[in-house]
Amino acid sequence: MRPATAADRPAMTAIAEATSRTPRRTSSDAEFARAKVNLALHVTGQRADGYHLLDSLAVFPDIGDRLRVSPAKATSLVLSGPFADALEADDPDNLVLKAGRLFFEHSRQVAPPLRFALEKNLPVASGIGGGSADAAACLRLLADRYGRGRADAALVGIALALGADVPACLAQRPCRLSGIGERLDPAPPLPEIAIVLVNPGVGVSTPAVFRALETRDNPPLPAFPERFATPEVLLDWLRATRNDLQPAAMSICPAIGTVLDALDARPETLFARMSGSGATCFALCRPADAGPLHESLARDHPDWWIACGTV
Ligand SMILES: C[C@](O)(CO)[C@H](O)COP(=O)(O)OP(=O)(O)OC[C@H]1O[C@@H](n2ccc(N)nc2=O)[C@H](O)[C@@H]1O
Ligand SMILES: Nc1ncnc2c1ncn2[C@@H]1O[C@H](COP(=O)(O)OP(=O)(O)OP(=O)(O)O)[C@@H](O)[C@H]1O
Repeated sequence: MRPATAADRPAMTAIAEATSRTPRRTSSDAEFARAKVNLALHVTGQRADGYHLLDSLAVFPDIGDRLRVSPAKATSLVLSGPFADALEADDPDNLVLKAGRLFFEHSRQVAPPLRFALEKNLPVASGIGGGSADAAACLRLLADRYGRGRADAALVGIALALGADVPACLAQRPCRLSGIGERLDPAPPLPEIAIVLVNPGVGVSTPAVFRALETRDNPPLPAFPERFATPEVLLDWLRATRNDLQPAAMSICPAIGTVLDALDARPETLFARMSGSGATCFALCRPADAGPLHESLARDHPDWWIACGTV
């Protein structure tokens, strides 16, 4: 987590002015927390505080966790879903609880007791920003009920204080992500294309991958077209890009190489790469091929986590 800096303060003051003490009931008490997938990720430099400068095309497929919040007698986190066991419900560092604390702190409200119910469908420490997505979902829910709504620009400052990926996860829309993750520009429109996510069941530490980098001053992403008009335009563009974290992550977690080999060997795969700091990898394919690709991978690798959706 990056501590909030003076630069974040104007945004935070805005939310403080904005909040009301009476919770507003909305219909949006459950929120989908979409996985973040870095289709391309260049590391272009390093700041004096150690954080790396990135240039990334990030997308948010319809694969994710689900978070619900409801008033309660005492604040609690209740976990369910296939990856619930990877987290501790009483861990105050869970990003959902952290997001809740930070939201009320910055809106200068006494935090009401709330029950957060997290359905953990995404593997933990897997390069698809699951914790960041949960934190962002929490901020959206609290902004609806206790703040100025999810469009409040002040939320971005709170998000960044929770993690570099959290601002992008707030909007959950395809974007070009730069700076350390705080600068977001809309991505050109994408073609209809399916994505299959595969994780070999090994958690990878993001700081460890950054530490293992051999080069930190790579060129930025190539120029973006006005729109990725067809899958071929997107694939050609992706072939001119990299995930600069992939070699370092593979040196820490060789299973990533096994996943990429398996994806590249499938006839349905149009393009395969690792997301974020790994170990989750993705394959892009035609929508009709996603089911067969998912099934054949699951047959050969019953212990892998596999999910498919659209970009
Ligand atoms: C690599 C990405 O997955 C690309 O989307 C993200 O930038 C990671 O975002 P995140 O998990 O939210 O990252 P944070 O929780 O803020 O940082 C975890 C650790 O990763 C490293 N880190 C993260 C982001 C960044 N731009 N530079 C870094 O060097 C730092 O060592 C930091 O202590
Ligand atoms: N709600 C949460 N879900 C997942 N991880 C969480 C959560 N809260 C705290 N964490 C901790 O955050 C760390 C990173 O987990 P996460 O699943 O977000 O990693 P990631 O997918 O590699 O993220 P990124 O792609 O942003 O680097 C883990 O060590 C985990 O214990």
